Amino acid sequence: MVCFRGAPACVVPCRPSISNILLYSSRNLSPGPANAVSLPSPFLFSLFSAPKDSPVLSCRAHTAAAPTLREICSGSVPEHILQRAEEIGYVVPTAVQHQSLPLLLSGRDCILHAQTGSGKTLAYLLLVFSALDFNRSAVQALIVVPTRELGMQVTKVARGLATMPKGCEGTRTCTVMALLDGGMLKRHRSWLKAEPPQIVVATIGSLCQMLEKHVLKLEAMRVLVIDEVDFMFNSSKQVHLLRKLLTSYSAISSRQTILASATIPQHNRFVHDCVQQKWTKNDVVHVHVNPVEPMPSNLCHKFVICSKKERLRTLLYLLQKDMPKSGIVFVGEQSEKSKKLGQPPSTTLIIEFLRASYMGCLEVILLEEEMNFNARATSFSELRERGCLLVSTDIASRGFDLPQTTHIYNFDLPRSAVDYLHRAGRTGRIPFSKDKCSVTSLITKEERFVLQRFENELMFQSEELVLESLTN
Ligand SMILES: Nc1ncnc2c1ncn2[C@@H]1O[C@H](COP(=O)(O)OP(=O)(O)OP(=O)(O)O)[C@@H](O)[C@H]1O
Repeated sequence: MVCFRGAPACVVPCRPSISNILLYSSRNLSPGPANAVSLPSPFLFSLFSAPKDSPVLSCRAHTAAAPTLREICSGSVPEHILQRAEEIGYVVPTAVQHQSLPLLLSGRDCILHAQTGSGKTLAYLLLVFSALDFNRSAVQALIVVPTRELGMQVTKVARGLATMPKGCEGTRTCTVMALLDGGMLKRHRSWLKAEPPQIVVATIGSLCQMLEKHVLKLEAMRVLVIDEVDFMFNSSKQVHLLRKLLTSYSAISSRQTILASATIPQHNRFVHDCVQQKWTKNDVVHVHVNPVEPMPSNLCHKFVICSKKERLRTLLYLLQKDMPKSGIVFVGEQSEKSKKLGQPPSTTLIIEFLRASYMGCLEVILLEEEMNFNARATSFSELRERGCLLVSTDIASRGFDLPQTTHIYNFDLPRSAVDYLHRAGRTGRIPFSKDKCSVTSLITKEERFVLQRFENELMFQSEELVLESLTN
């Protein structure tokens, strides 16, 4: 471990990694790890080094001296939560948990910035449980998420952890409310009035409705988490409400603020803004895991060049060849022009085509924004229960945790490198697993340079697949 003068005691002992793990305060506004090394020591908390090609997750898992989650959290997280986490299978911390939990549990505001599937949810949930007064019926932790589906997922994980483990029955636990768009807000209103839950997981729209009506009160809130924070700040609809939540509905001094995402473009600027705008305290810590390898290393990227007309047939061919255990086909959103012309969206065309011609054993399921919330909820739960072939817009690209997903297909290229990363990150989500999962993009010759741009930006390489049987 390389430890600098002025580093706080919360630095985690582990294998040094110059390139893999970087923790620095809001005052470190330099662009990357190389610059961070040359900063004056009080600005730098810790710097660790491991070979670039050794994935952090696996290197932590096999480090003999690596502490367990129990060792990191005991004394802060209640015993029954730790026991329950172990029952579920959370024993060895992932890199982001290893690095962030000591800081989180010491009360620091944190920006959690780590690869997709790296376990950020468990990191912030363990903090949430450590901060609760289980005997008090008041909202003490608020987790804000961008979509209903992600909210359902986080609620499920939180409820799973809050369930009493064997032998602890009778101990007081907490309640978790999902306050999500499309939910039954009337019922939630009565619940909030009668017996407020300790944890609320909310989408920003529903949350603000409740706050404006003074049904939900945040006086007792100790922890505020904003998940997929870059996505939330990118949406003009949400940003105003988000700013209000961060600055008017509660004060930074009375809460611990956690902002999480796998992608925080211009993160130095963002950390600076967090302090300037008073979204976080001045000593907010940016926990940046694996800054030189933003994409999980167990993903294998491929592309097939085909004309737009051949795309459906090519997709079918790939599915028959790959035989995914479970997969997602990502499709671009329908353009306004195509809507005006009354054309069906690509999702509908793909679903109809696959239902008619795909002979694999997976059921083909649709998920898109235009579906009503009940239909979306059905698709989402079917998806979680068993493997399937999901045809979706980018609604499924953020935060969705479907560990059984082995294959991703970009039927249409995403709009940006960030979107590519989040789509790709829906696979390869089993921590410590070395199994290869694949991301295949179906592109025209002209689109090759767009994919190349994503490769440069995200530092990965794709292999070209030449499908002989299609060209014959
Ligand atoms: N310590 C652990 N041991 C075993 N599995 C874990 C551990 N921590 C998390 N996981 C599992 O890893 C998977 C990914 O975790 P999670 O959904 O929190 O990732 P994430 O970092 O939030 O990803 P994204 O940025 O894509 O939302 C989940 O299935 C979770 O159950």
